[in-house]
Amino acid sequence: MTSPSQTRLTEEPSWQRLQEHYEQVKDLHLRDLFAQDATRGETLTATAGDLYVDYSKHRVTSETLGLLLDLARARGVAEQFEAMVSGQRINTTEGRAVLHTALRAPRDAVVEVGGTDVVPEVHEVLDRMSAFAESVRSGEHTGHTGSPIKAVVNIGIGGSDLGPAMAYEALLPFSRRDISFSFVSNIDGADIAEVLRGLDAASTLFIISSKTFTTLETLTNAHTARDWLVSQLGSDEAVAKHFVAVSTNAEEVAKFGIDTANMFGFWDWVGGRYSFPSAIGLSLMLSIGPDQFRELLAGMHEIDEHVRTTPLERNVPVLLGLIGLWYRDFFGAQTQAVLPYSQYLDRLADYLQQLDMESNGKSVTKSGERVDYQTGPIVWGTPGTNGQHAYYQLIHQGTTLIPADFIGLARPAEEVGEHQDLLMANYFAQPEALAFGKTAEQLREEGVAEELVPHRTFEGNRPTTSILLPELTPRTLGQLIATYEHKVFTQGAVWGINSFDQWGVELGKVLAKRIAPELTAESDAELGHDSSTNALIRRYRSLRGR
Ligand SMILES: O=P(O)(O)OC[C@H]1O[C@H](O)[C@H](O)[C@@H](O)[C@@H]1O
Repeated sequence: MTSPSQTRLTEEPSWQRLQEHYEQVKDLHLRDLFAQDATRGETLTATAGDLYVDYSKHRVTSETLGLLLDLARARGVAEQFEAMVSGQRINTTEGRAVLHTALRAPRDAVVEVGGTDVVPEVHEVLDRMSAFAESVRSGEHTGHTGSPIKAVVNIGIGGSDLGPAMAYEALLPFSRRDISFSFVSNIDGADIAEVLRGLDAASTLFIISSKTFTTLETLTNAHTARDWLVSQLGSDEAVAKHFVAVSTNAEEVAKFGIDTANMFGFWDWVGGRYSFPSAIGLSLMLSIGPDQFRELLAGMHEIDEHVRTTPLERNVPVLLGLIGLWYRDFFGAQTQAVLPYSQYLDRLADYLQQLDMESNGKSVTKSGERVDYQTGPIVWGTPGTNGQHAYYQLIHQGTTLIPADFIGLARPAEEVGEHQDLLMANYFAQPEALAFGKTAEQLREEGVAEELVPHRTFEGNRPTTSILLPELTPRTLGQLIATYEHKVFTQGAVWGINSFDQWGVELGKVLAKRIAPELTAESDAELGHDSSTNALIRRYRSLRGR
């Protein structure tokens, strides 16, 4: 097994050289970098699949990039990637392989875990999903009373919700419009109540998606959905035709009352936040159809191959990871904005928040030592141009450095009048304004009153990546998502953390389980929390009349 460098990250010679280099270049302005090299906007670009990635508007020189690549080599990023895709148990705290790349491997590929090739199982499930999706879409699969399915409700949370919900929105132009799709995740009863309100039980299919099938939110929503269906259709037997499960846990699925013949499985080597190319994508497949779903997988696979076979200096996810790390660890940037200029990518930032923050929100290394550097950033964003009229002010003139990804498309699914060119004019304008700004001299030349000059000056030097896609299709969406997956991988590999566990979500769950009965108990004498939590619970109980 190839093991990453054992040297402490901050003691790596390449890290220390980056530290010295940072002191030399931290004040360099993008205006000067562009003035010194007229070809910068063409040379500092790379492609991966159909993605064109311009990283020239970053505060990097060729020396910066060289040092970052040295760091990636010293930390064995390529070797660590190879260890992941070849099935080694790189999720060490859970003793698991990490093989979301196998979910999109072609039929003839071989990927072994513990001596067993997993690719045939992957395709067996995909084939079963395809057959089921076809039968629902064609009207062959009917509900208990013989009605074709007209509404699909995915019940899941986290990785069992965000991927399909994001991709369903992104690929609406590819979706069946005569079937409605809803995604219920929150345990707040409002979520399921509002979805059920408009539905006809006889033509509704529920997909209960949960890797573990023990998640409180999902099981609570699933029970509510089942009670509703049974009361609407007047028979327990209706459940069989209206509920399917997606899970790794057949035992719990059977306990819930779903026949395991109606279950689509996946495996412990698929992390929740990496699971939407697995059976977790069933709702998406029902919406766009099996062929388009396979296109999405093919797009992801193209990027998996790109990462494996492209030298690091042209390797897009590796470059994006290293540049992100440059800001996080050397400039101290705390956040990373993701700004898609496509309304269809409305849920992208939500999806990337789990992908990035649950993966790299860690403060100990794989061997358990506290890190002495920064790890994962806060990821946020909304589609342009809306944000321009809200928070971009702070990105342009605030005191915080916010590296931002601008994602744009050439050919929109909806050509409406001049909308697309006006949208894209903004997509090009914002990174230009952020990089080059506007100087006091320019303002004075324009005759701006002296007292307004400081207010109207744009410092510039705000870094951005521009990602340009020909169009948004299942294939290009797959490419985009896999690019971000491997960007996150690259950063985790350099930081030496385990990007594939999520122990940090456990404590709150345990406490909620303890508190739930305290909210409804007859007497509150036994509250044993801190004084703040105790007082809040007592107040809540009294507001609820208990
Ligand atoms: O799919 P499930 O087992 O229901 O888990 C759903 C989600 O909940 C957990 O708390 C984890 O933080 C997520 O990584 C996971 O995606």
